[in-house]
Amino acid sequence: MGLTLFDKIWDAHTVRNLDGGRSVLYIDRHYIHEVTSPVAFDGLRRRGLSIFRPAQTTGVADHNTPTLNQHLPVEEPQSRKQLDQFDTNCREFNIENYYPLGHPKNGIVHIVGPELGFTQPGMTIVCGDSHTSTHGAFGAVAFGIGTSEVEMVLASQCIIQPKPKKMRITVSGELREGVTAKDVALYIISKISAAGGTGYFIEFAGSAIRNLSMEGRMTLCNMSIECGARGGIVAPDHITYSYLEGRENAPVGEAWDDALARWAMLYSDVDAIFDKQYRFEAEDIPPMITYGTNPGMGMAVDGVIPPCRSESDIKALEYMGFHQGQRLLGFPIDYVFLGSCTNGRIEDFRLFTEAVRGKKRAANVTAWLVPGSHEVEKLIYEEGLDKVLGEAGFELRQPGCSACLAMNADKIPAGKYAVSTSNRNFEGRQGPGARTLLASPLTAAAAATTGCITYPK
Ligand SMILES: CC(C)[C@H](C(=O)O)[C@@H](O)C(=O)O
Ligand code: SF4
Repeated sequence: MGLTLFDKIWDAHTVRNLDGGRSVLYIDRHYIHEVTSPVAFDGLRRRGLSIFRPAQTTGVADHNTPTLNQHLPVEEPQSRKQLDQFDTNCREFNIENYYPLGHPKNGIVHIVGPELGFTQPGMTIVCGDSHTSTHGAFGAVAFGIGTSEVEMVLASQCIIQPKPKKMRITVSGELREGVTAKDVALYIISKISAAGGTGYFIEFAGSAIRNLSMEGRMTLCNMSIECGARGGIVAPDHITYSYLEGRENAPVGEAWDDALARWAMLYSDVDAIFDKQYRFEAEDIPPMITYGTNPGMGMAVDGVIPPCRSESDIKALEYMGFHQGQRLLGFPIDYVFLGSCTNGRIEDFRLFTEAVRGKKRAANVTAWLVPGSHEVEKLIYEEGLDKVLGEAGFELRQPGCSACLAMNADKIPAGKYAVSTSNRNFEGRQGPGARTLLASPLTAAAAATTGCITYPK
């Protein structure tokens, strides 16, 4: 029987099979950030343990980092405390690959890891963060873990995990103009629901997926957990290899050739069995926007809010101040957020910038443009995107998670509407009472210049 790509990587990392379908898995790369690691470090201290393989751990401060005046002391006491504790922990436990606030390699961990070439095909990758799924874009088995598991990985470089079921989602054909990977993600979640992937690991396949850039694949895999899946994965190919080649931590010389030979084996066999399969046609996918309080409540930007089917739908629309049957085109908005580990990469800034070139920010819109990393920020300046953005009345902030979850000072005020390129639209996600409409960078750009929900061109 053939094997799926997921099986091949999982099996190659299985140290031992345990009762109840659980396995002890070896972990190649462990990312940590300041929110979910403090308790794990305390645990190590209490037990007198050190980090088993510190070179395989990469630490990045991201959730609490301010996006203005990063050179000044962090103002919010809670954020400052977490960042300071993370600093103490990473230094005390000798984590060499540690990128604190202000470091030129700092940014959102899921953006920094791939940028620096830490994320590679065939690896097992974990982080105490649900959006670890992002790294699956490289053909890695990558998933989020809990704090006690962070401690387990720090201490042993292994983790105990049940094997998820396997799903394949095939998207064939060519995406329409103005349709991005974010729209593909929101479309799929709207079709299979925000719980449709529960218990599964999803392989994304088909010509529309193969034609996505690495940035696009990362956006898609990032969002895979928003349908409840454990993670997403895309088979590596020449697009993956050319993204990786020459990156700081990518193999070089003979090691690169060896890696290419190994990575060439990373695909699902033709007779591989998936527990569930979905197929979609790329041309059916429109630019998408969400209207509710879970990422599955999405529709075409020019669509009409569908009838409520449950109490929670009614509650969601109430929170959003919308009603069923409402068309959102032309609906005035207050904020635009471009950023997050979903859409804070250079390609997202290029798309947004092109879309606002020669236009002006709408007077009613406050726009927060937050690069996902200093590397992205650097490219924005190198490519002169900052000038185009500046002429259109937009200012850039500094890298971090920012308004994606509003753990820092970037909070959308209660009742305000934000078109956001992030990944979650839960109640209060972007600030208490804030109302989030998830969309692509193109749709965000259209809203930023017109001041209302607008079909992206
Ligand atoms: C803080 C962290 C645990 C959380 C996650 O796991 O996803 C955050 O990154 C988020 O996006 O909500
Ligand atoms: S950018 Fe948002 S989704 Fe990504 S890690 Fe940060 S808070 Fe989580």
